[in-house]
Amino acid sequence: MAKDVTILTGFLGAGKTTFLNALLGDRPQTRFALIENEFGEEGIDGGLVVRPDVDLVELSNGCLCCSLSNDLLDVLEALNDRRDSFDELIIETTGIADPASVAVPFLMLPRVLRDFHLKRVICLVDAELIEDQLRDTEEAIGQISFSDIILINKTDRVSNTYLNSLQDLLRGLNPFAHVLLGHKDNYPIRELMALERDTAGTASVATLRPVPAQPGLSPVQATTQPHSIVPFPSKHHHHAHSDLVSLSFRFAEPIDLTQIYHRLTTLLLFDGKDLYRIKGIIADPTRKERWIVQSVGRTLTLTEGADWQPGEPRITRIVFIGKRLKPAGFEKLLRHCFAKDPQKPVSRLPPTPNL
Ligand SMILES: Nc1nc2c(ncn2[C@@H]2O[C@H](COP(=O)(O)OP(=O)(O)OP(=O)(O)O)[C@@H](O)[C@H]2O)c(=O)[nH]1
Repeated sequence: MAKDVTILTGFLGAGKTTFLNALLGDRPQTRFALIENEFGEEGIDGGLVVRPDVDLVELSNGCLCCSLSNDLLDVLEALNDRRDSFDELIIETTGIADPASVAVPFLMLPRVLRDFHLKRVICLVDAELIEDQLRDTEEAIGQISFSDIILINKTDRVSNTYLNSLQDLLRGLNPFAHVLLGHKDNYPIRELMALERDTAGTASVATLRPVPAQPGLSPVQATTQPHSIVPFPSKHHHHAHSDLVSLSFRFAEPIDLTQIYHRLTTLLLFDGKDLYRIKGIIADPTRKERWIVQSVGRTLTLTEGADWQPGEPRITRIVFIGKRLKPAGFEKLLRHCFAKDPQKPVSRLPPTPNL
C-alpha cells in the first residue's frame, strides 16, 4: 500500500517546525519518516525535531522546488527501500519553496504514485506577518494558493477582528482550501489530520474529505537533538527564482551569547528590513547547553536547547535569509561575538520576548 505523504509549507518563520513537533508529539504511535529541506547550507531544523525515533532525512543547500528535485527522487527511492520501517512521510519544505513543484512527483510520476500517496498540503501562515510577506515577496502567494489546508498560525499575536478579515483575505486567495486557526499551544491537529485532498482532484482545485480520526495525546515541548557536524567554510546561496539569499556560517570559536543577542537585536532594529529570518545554534563556552537563536520579522528570541554531550564538538551554526545580504558584514558581526575570555563567569541573559 502507498505511504501517506503530508507536505508542510509556509513562508520563512511561519511556524512549520514548531507545528511539526506538535504533530509528532500528538501521534506517538505513528512511525514517521521526515524530509527536512532547508534553504541555507546549514540544516538547523533537523536538530530541532523532538522525536528521536523519526527517520530524518535532511536536504540542505538548496530548495526542493528547484535545484533538489532529483535529490527528492533519490530520497523517495531510499525511503521506499525501507518502507516497512515507517508509516507516514512528512516533507517540511523551505520557507520559500513553491509547494507545487515539490508535489509534482507525487501527482505525475507513476513510480512515485505507486509507492506514495500525497494526502494533503498544509500551508502555515504567520497571522501577524502574512500581509507584509504577500506584499514583499512572490513566494507566499504561491504557497497559499496551492495548499489544501491553510493553517493561520500565531493567532496569539493578533486580535480576533483582524483574524476575521485575514480569513476572508486567504479565502479570496484560495477558495478551495480549508482555513483553520491555531497557535503553538493549541493546534487543531485532529481536525487538520482528518482532512485529505480528493485523490481525483487536481492541486489547484483540491477538495477535502474527512478520514477517521486517530487517538491523540497532547503536544510535547521542543528540545534539540545532538547530531554530528562536519566543519565547512561560510557560504551563501541564491534561490533559483527569487532575489532571496541565504548566508550560512559555522564557527568553532566560542561565542559570547549575550554579545550575539545584543548585536543581532541591534541589527534587526536598525537594519532588519531585508532580513527575513535568522536561525542558529550557539555554542557559548560558559554554558553547558546549546542556545537556539531565531528571528521572525524584527523579533529575536533565545531558547535553551539540549546540553552538549561530552566530546561533542561545540560548533556555532547560524543562517541568515533575506534580500541583498552582504556576507562580509555578517561575518564581521559574528567575529565581534567571539568570546574574549571563555573562562569568564556566566553573564545574565537579557529577557527574551515570548513570541
Ligand atoms: N507567538 C507564537 N510564536 C510562534 C508560534 N509558532 C511558532 N512560533 C515561533 O516562531 C518562530 C519560528 O518558528 P519555526 O517553527 O521555526 O518556523 P518555521 O516555519 O519552521 O521556520 P523556517 O523553517 O525557517 O521557515 C520560533 O521562534 C517559534 O517559537 C505561535 O503560534 N505563536
